[in-house]
Amino acid sequence: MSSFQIRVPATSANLGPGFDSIGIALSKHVTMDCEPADEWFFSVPEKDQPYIPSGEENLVHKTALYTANLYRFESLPPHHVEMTNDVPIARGLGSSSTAVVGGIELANHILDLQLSKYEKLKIACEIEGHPDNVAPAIYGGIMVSSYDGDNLDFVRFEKGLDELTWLAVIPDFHLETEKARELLPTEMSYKHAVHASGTANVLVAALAEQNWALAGKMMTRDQWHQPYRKNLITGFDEVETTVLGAGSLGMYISGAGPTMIALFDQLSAQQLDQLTTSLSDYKIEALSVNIQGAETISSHLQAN
Ligand SMILES: Nc1ncnc2c1ncn2[C@@H]1O[C@H](COP(=O)(O)OP(=O)(O)OP(=O)(O)O)[C@@H](O)[C@H]1O
Ligand SMILES: N[C@@H](CCO)C(=O)O
Repeated sequence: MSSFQIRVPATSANLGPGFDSIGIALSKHVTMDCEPADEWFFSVPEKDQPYIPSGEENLVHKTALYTANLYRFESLPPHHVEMTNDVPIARGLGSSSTAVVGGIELANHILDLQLSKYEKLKIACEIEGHPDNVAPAIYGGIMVSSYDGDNLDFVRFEKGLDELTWLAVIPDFHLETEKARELLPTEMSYKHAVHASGTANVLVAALAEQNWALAGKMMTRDQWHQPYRKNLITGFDEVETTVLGAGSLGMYISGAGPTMIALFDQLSAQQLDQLTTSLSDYKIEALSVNIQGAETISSHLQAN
Protein backbone atom coordinates (compact mmCIF):
# COMPACT_ATOMS: atom_id res chain seq x y z
CA MET A 1 0.00 0.00 0.00
CA SER A 2 1.52 3.34 -1.05
CA SER A 3 1.06 6.84 0.27
CA PHE A 4 -1.94 9.00 -0.52
CA GLN A 5 -3.43 12.41 0.26
CA ILE A 6 -6.91 13.33 1.53
CA ARG A 7 -8.24 16.87 1.19
CA VAL A 8 -11.43 17.96 2.91
CA PRO A 9 -12.92 21.47 2.63
CA ALA A 10 -14.15 23.70 5.45
CA THR A 11 -17.89 24.17 5.56
CA SER A 12 -20.28 26.82 6.80
CA ALA A 13 -23.56 25.46 8.14
CA ASN A 14 -27.07 26.85 8.54
CA LEU A 15 -26.73 29.90 6.22
CA GLY A 16 -29.06 31.53 8.76
CA PRO A 17 -32.42 29.71 8.84
CA GLY A 18 -31.28 26.39 7.30
CA PHE A 19 -30.56 25.07 10.80
CA ASP A 20 -28.98 21.59 10.80
CA SER A 21 -29.92 21.25 7.13
CA ILE A 22 -28.10 23.67 4.79
CA GLY A 23 -24.34 24.13 4.33
CA ILE A 24 -21.73 25.28 1.84
CA ALA A 25 -18.19 23.99 1.20
CA LEU A 26 -15.60 26.78 1.21
CA SER A 27 -12.04 27.45 0.04
CA LYS A 28 -10.19 26.35 3.18
CA HIS A 29 -8.92 22.80 3.67
CA VAL A 30 -7.54 20.13 5.90
CA THR A 31 -4.91 18.07 4.10
CA MET A 32 -3.87 14.63 5.35
CA ASP A 33 -0.77 13.02 3.84
CA CYS A 34 -0.96 9.34 4.75
CA GLU A 35 1.59 6.55 4.58
CA PRO A 36 1.76 3.06 6.10
CA ALA A 37 3.49 2.92 9.51
CA ASP A 38 3.99 0.57 12.49
CA GLU A 39 1.42 2.40 14.59
CA TRP A 40 -1.13 5.16 14.21
CA PHE A 41 0.28 8.66 14.54
CA PHE A 42 -1.35 11.96 13.63
CA SER A 43 1.18 14.71 13.19
CA VAL A 44 -0.87 17.79 14.06
CA PRO A 45 0.20 21.43 13.46
CA GLU A 46 1.50 22.97 16.69
CA LYS A 47 -1.36 25.50 16.95
CA ASP A 48 -3.91 22.64 16.96
CA GLN A 49 -2.09 20.28 19.34
CA PRO A 50 -4.08 21.40 22.44
CA TYR A 51 -7.33 20.32 20.70
CA ILE A 52 -6.43 17.41 18.43
CA PRO A 53 -4.92 14.19 19.83
CA SER A 54 -2.09 12.47 17.98
CA GLY A 55 -3.00 8.84 18.73
CA GLU A 56 -5.88 6.44 18.09
CA GLU A 57 -8.31 8.69 20.01
CA ASN A 58 -8.07 11.21 17.16
CA LEU A 59 -11.55 11.74 15.63
CA VAL A 60 -10.17 10.86 12.17
CA HIS A 61 -9.02 7.46 13.42
CA LYS A 62 -12.18 6.84 15.48
CA THR A 63 -14.29 7.55 12.39
CA ALA A 64 -12.10 5.39 10.15
CA LEU A 65 -12.41 2.48 12.60
CA TYR A 66 -16.20 2.98 12.88
CA THR A 67 -16.41 2.83 9.08
CA ALA A 68 -14.19 -0.26 8.93
CA ASN A 69 -16.35 -2.02 11.54
CA LEU A 70 -19.51 -1.26 9.53
CA TYR A 71 -17.97 -3.28 6.69
CA ARG A 72 -16.87 -6.11 9.05
CA PHE A 73 -13.19 -5.18 9.30
CA GLU A 74 -12.03 -5.41 12.91
CA SER A 75 -9.09 -3.05 12.50
CA LEU A 76 -7.24 -0.86 10.02
CA PRO A 77 -3.57 -1.11 9.03
CA PRO A 78 -1.82 1.75 10.89
CA HIS A 79 -0.72 4.87 9.07
CA HIS A 80 1.26 8.01 9.77
CA VAL A 81 -0.97 10.98 8.96
CA GLU A 82 0.65 14.37 8.44
CA MET A 83 -2.08 17.00 8.88
CA THR A 84 -1.98 20.49 7.43
CA ASN A 85 -4.89 22.45 8.81
CA ASP A 86 -6.23 25.65 7.37
CA VAL A 87 -9.62 25.20 9.11
CA PRO A 88 -9.73 26.81 12.56
CA ILE A 89 -10.92 24.51 15.38
CA ALA A 90 -14.30 25.16 17.01
CA ARG A 91 -14.94 28.43 15.17
CA GLY A 92 -18.00 27.42 13.16
CA LEU A 93 -16.18 26.39 9.97
CA GLY A 94 -16.85 22.67 10.21
CA SER A 95 -13.57 21.43 11.68
CA SER A 96 -15.17 18.34 13.26
CA SER A 97 -16.74 17.48 9.90
CA THR A 98 -13.34 17.65 8.18
CA ALA A 99 -12.18 15.01 10.69
CA VAL A 100 -15.27 12.81 10.24
CA VAL A 101 -15.21 13.00 6.45
CA GLY A 102 -11.41 12.56 6.46
CA GLY A 103 -11.81 9.40 8.56
CA ILE A 104 -14.37 7.93 6.16
CA GLU A 105 -12.09 8.72 3.20
CA LEU A 106 -9.20 7.08 5.07
CA ALA A 107 -11.05 3.79 5.68
CA ASN A 108 -12.48 3.84 2.16
CA HIS A 109 -9.02 4.14 0.63
CA ILE A 110 -7.08 1.78 2.92
CA LEU A 111 -9.71 -0.99 2.76
CA ASP A 112 -10.74 -0.29 -0.84
CA LEU A 113 -14.41 -0.12 0.19
CA GLN A 114 -15.41 1.69 -3.04
CA LEU A 115 -18.02 3.75 -1.17
CA SER A 116 -20.23 6.10 -3.16
CA LYS A 117 -20.60 9.71 -1.97
CA TYR A 118 -24.10 8.82 -0.77
CA GLU A 119 -22.78 5.91 1.32
CA LYS A 120 -20.09 8.16 2.78
CA LEU A 121 -22.72 10.76 3.68
CA LYS A 122 -24.94 8.19 5.39
CA ILE A 123 -22.02 7.15 7.62
CA ALA A 124 -21.06 10.77 8.31
CA CYS A 125 -24.66 11.59 9.31
CA GLU A 126 -24.75 8.65 11.72
CA ILE A 127 -21.69 10.13 13.44
CA GLU A 128 -22.47 13.87 13.28
CA GLY A 129 -26.24 13.53 13.76
CA HIS A 130 -27.03 16.25 11.22
CA PRO A 131 -25.97 16.63 7.60
CA ASP A 132 -25.41 20.39 7.25
CA ASN A 133 -21.58 20.33 7.44
CA VAL A 134 -20.73 16.80 6.32
CA ALA A 135 -22.91 16.92 3.18
CA PRO A 136 -21.08 19.83 1.51
CA ALA A 137 -17.74 18.54 2.86
CA ILE A 138 -18.37 15.38 0.80
CA TYR A 139 -20.18 16.77 -2.26
CA GLY A 140 -18.95 20.39 -2.48
CA GLY A 141 -21.27 23.30 -3.36
CA ILE A 142 -24.35 24.08 -1.30
CA MET A 143 -26.26 21.09 0.06
CA VAL A 144 -29.82 21.27 1.40
CA SER A 145 -30.33 18.00 3.25
CA SER A 146 -32.77 16.18 5.46
CA TYR A 147 -31.79 13.28 7.74
CA ASP A 148 -34.02 11.70 10.38
CA GLY A 149 -31.71 8.94 11.54
CA ASP A 150 -32.87 6.72 8.70
CA ASN A 151 -34.00 8.60 5.58
CA LEU A 152 -31.45 10.84 3.89
CA ASP A 153 -32.42 13.18 1.05
CA PHE A 154 -30.80 16.28 -0.42
CA VAL A 155 -30.65 18.81 -3.20
CA ARG A 156 -27.30 20.22 -4.32
CA PHE A 157 -26.71 23.72 -5.75
CA GLU A 158 -23.59 24.88 -7.51
CA LYS A 159 -24.78 27.14 -10.33
CA GLY A 160 -23.71 30.77 -10.05
CA LEU A 161 -22.00 30.28 -6.70
CA ASP A 162 -18.57 31.16 -8.08
CA GLU A 163 -19.78 34.78 -8.47
CA LEU A 164 -20.05 35.16 -4.70
CA THR A 165 -17.68 36.01 -1.85
CA TRP A 166 -18.33 34.53 1.59
CA LEU A 167 -16.48 36.92 3.89
CA ALA A 168 -15.53 35.11 7.09
CA VAL A 169 -15.22 37.37 10.15
CA ILE A 170 -13.50 35.12 12.68
CA PRO A 171 -13.39 36.15 16.36
CA ASP A 172 -10.39 35.21 18.43
CA PHE A 173 -12.08 32.60 20.64
CA HIS A 174 -13.28 29.02 20.41
CA LEU A 175 -16.91 27.98 20.78
CA GLU A 176 -17.62 24.26 21.06
CA THR A 177 -20.74 23.25 19.11
CA GLU A 178 -22.01 21.30 22.14
CA LYS A 179 -21.98 24.48 24.28
CA ALA A 180 -23.64 26.60 21.57
CA ARG A 181 -26.42 23.97 21.25
CA GLU A 182 -27.12 24.11 25.00
CA LEU A 183 -28.34 27.71 24.51
CA LEU A 184 -31.15 26.68 22.18
CA PRO A 185 -34.72 26.29 23.44
CA THR A 186 -36.11 22.76 23.82
CA GLU A 187 -39.54 23.95 22.60
CA MET A 188 -40.93 26.62 20.28
CA SER A 189 -44.53 27.74 19.74
CA TYR A 190 -46.30 26.41 16.63
CA LYS A 191 -46.74 29.97 15.34
CA HIS A 192 -43.07 30.80 15.79
CA ALA A 193 -41.96 27.54 14.09
CA VAL A 194 -44.22 28.26 11.08
CA HIS A 195 -42.66 31.71 10.76
CA ALA A 196 -39.12 30.29 11.12
CA SER A 197 -39.71 27.60 8.51
CA GLY A 198 -41.20 30.18 6.08
CA THR A 199 -37.93 32.12 6.23
CA ALA A 200 -35.93 28.95 5.52
CA ASN A 201 -38.26 28.07 2.62
CA VAL A 202 -37.70 31.45 0.98
CA LEU A 203 -33.92 31.08 1.49
CA VAL A 204 -33.93 27.78 -0.41
CA ALA A 205 -36.13 29.16 -3.19
CA ALA A 206 -33.85 32.21 -3.49
CA LEU A 207 -30.77 29.95 -3.75
CA ALA A 208 -32.51 27.93 -6.47
CA GLU A 209 -33.29 31.11 -8.42
CA GLN A 210 -29.82 32.56 -7.74
CA ASN A 211 -31.54 35.56 -6.20
CA TRP A 212 -28.62 36.38 -3.92
CA ALA A 213 -30.12 39.60 -2.51
CA LEU A 214 -33.19 37.71 -1.29
CA ALA A 215 -31.03 34.85 0.03
CA GLY A 216 -28.92 37.37 1.98
CA LYS A 217 -32.05 38.99 3.42
CA MET A 218 -33.34 35.61 4.66
CA MET A 219 -29.94 34.75 6.21
CA THR A 220 -30.28 37.70 8.59
CA ARG A 221 -33.90 36.80 9.48
CA ASP A 222 -33.26 33.38 11.02
CA GLN A 223 -35.48 32.51 13.99
CA TRP A 224 -34.17 29.01 14.76
CA HIS A 225 -30.83 29.71 16.42
CA GLN A 226 -29.24 33.12 15.84
CA PRO A 227 -31.44 35.07 18.31
CA TYR A 228 -30.23 32.71 21.07
CA ARG A 229 -26.58 32.61 20.07
CA LYS A 230 -25.69 36.10 18.93
CA ASN A 231 -25.26 37.43 22.49
CA LEU A 232 -22.32 35.03 22.88
CA ILE A 233 -20.51 36.91 20.13
CA THR A 234 -19.38 40.26 21.49
CA GLY A 235 -19.47 42.73 18.62
CA PHE A 236 -22.07 40.83 16.54
CA ASP A 237 -24.25 43.95 15.98
CA GLU A 238 -21.25 46.12 15.16
CA VAL A 239 -19.91 43.59 12.65
CA GLU A 240 -23.35 43.30 11.04
CA THR A 241 -23.70 47.08 10.70
CA THR A 242 -20.20 47.33 9.21
CA VAL A 243 -20.61 44.59 6.59
CA LEU A 244 -24.13 45.67 5.57
CA GLY A 245 -22.80 49.23 5.25
CA ALA A 246 -20.09 47.87 2.91
CA GLY A 247 -22.69 46.31 0.62
CA SER A 248 -23.08 42.80 2.05
CA LEU A 249 -26.34 41.14 1.04
CA GLY A 250 -26.68 39.56 4.49
CA MET A 251 -24.75 38.15 7.41
CA TYR A 252 -25.26 35.00 9.48
CA ILE A 253 -23.54 33.03 12.24
CA SER A 254 -21.56 30.27 10.56
CA GLY A 255 -22.53 26.90 12.06
CA ALA A 256 -22.59 27.15 15.83
CA GLY A 257 -20.35 30.26 15.70
CA PRO A 258 -18.47 32.30 16.62
CA THR A 259 -17.46 33.02 12.98
CA MET A 260 -19.83 35.32 11.12
CA ILE A 261 -20.18 35.10 7.33
CA ALA A 262 -21.16 38.08 5.20
CA LEU A 263 -22.37 37.34 1.68
CA PHE A 264 -21.19 39.66 -1.11
CA ASP A 265 -22.00 39.54 -4.82
CA GLN A 266 -19.34 42.19 -5.41
CA LEU A 267 -16.34 42.87 -3.21
CA SER A 268 -13.36 44.82 -4.54
CA ALA A 269 -9.82 44.47 -3.16
CA GLN A 270 -10.15 48.03 -1.84
CA GLN A 271 -13.41 47.23 0.01
CA LEU A 272 -11.77 44.13 1.48
CA ASP A 273 -8.85 46.24 2.72
CA GLN A 274 -11.26 48.73 4.29
CA LEU A 275 -13.22 45.97 6.03
CA THR A 276 -10.01 44.37 7.30
CA THR A 277 -9.06 47.74 8.83
CA SER A 278 -12.51 48.47 10.32
CA LEU A 279 -12.82 44.97 11.77
CA SER A 280 -9.26 44.72 13.06
CA ASP A 281 -10.31 42.73 16.17
CA TYR A 282 -11.19 39.81 13.86
CA LYS A 283 -9.44 37.65 11.31
CA ILE A 284 -10.99 38.48 7.94
CA GLU A 285 -10.92 36.01 5.04
CA ALA A 286 -12.61 36.38 1.65
CA LEU A 287 -13.66 32.81 0.80
CA SER A 288 -15.21 31.27 -2.29
CA VAL A 289 -17.21 28.10 -2.86
CA ASN A 290 -15.49 24.71 -3.08
CA ILE A 291 -17.25 22.70 -5.78
CA GLN A 292 -15.54 19.28 -5.66
CA GLY A 293 -15.83 18.33 -1.97
CA ALA A 294 -13.52 15.80 -0.31
CA GLU A 295 -10.87 14.14 -2.50
CA THR A 296 -8.44 11.25 -2.05
CA ILE A 297 -5.44 11.30 -4.35
CA SER A 298 -3.09 8.30 -4.66
CA SER A 299 0.66 9.04 -4.62
CA HIS A 300 1.19 7.85 -8.21
CA LEU A 301 -1.44 10.38 -9.34
CA GLN A 302 0.06 13.15 -7.17
CA ALA A 303 3.39 12.64 -8.92
CA ASN A 304 1.76 13.14 -12.35
N1 LIG B 1 -8.47 18.02 11.94
C1 LIG B 1 -9.01 17.43 13.00
N2 LIG B 1 -8.60 16.21 13.39
C2 LIG B 1 -9.15 15.59 14.45
N3 LIG B 1 -10.11 16.13 15.22
C3 LIG B 1 -10.56 17.35 14.91
C4 LIG B 1 -10.03 18.06 13.78
N4 LIG B 1 -10.66 19.24 13.71
C5 LIG B 1 -11.54 19.27 14.71
N5 LIG B 1 -11.51 18.14 15.44
C6 LIG B 1 -12.34 17.81 16.62
O1 LIG B 1 -13.55 18.55 16.53
C7 LIG B 1 -13.73 19.41 17.69
C8 LIG B 1 -14.38 20.71 17.32
O2 LIG B 1 -15.70 20.44 16.90
P1 LIG B 1 -16.87 21.52 17.04
O3 LIG B 1 -18.09 20.88 16.47
O4 LIG B 1 -16.94 22.04 18.43
O5 LIG B 1 -16.39 22.73 16.13
P2 LIG B 1 -16.47 22.99 14.56
O6 LIG B 1 -16.77 21.67 13.88
O7 LIG B 1 -15.25 23.69 14.15
O8 LIG B 1 -17.67 24.00 14.46
P3 LIG B 1 -19.08 23.94 13.64
O9 LIG B 1 -19.59 22.53 13.74
O10 LIG B 1 -19.93 24.94 14.34
O11 LIG B 1 -18.77 24.35 12.25
C9 LIG B 1 -12.30 19.60 18.21
O12 LIG B 1 -12.29 19.91 19.58
C10 LIG B 1 -11.65 18.25 17.90
O13 LIG B 1 -11.99 17.31 18.89
N1 LIG C 1 -26.25 23.12 12.68
C1 LIG C 1 -25.22 23.00 13.67
C2 LIG C 1 -23.87 23.27 13.02
C3 LIG C 1 -22.71 22.95 13.92
O1 LIG C 1 -22.50 21.57 13.97
C4 LIG C 1 -25.47 24.01 14.78
O2 LIG C 1 -25.76 25.17 14.43
O3 LIG C 1 -25.40 23.68 15.96
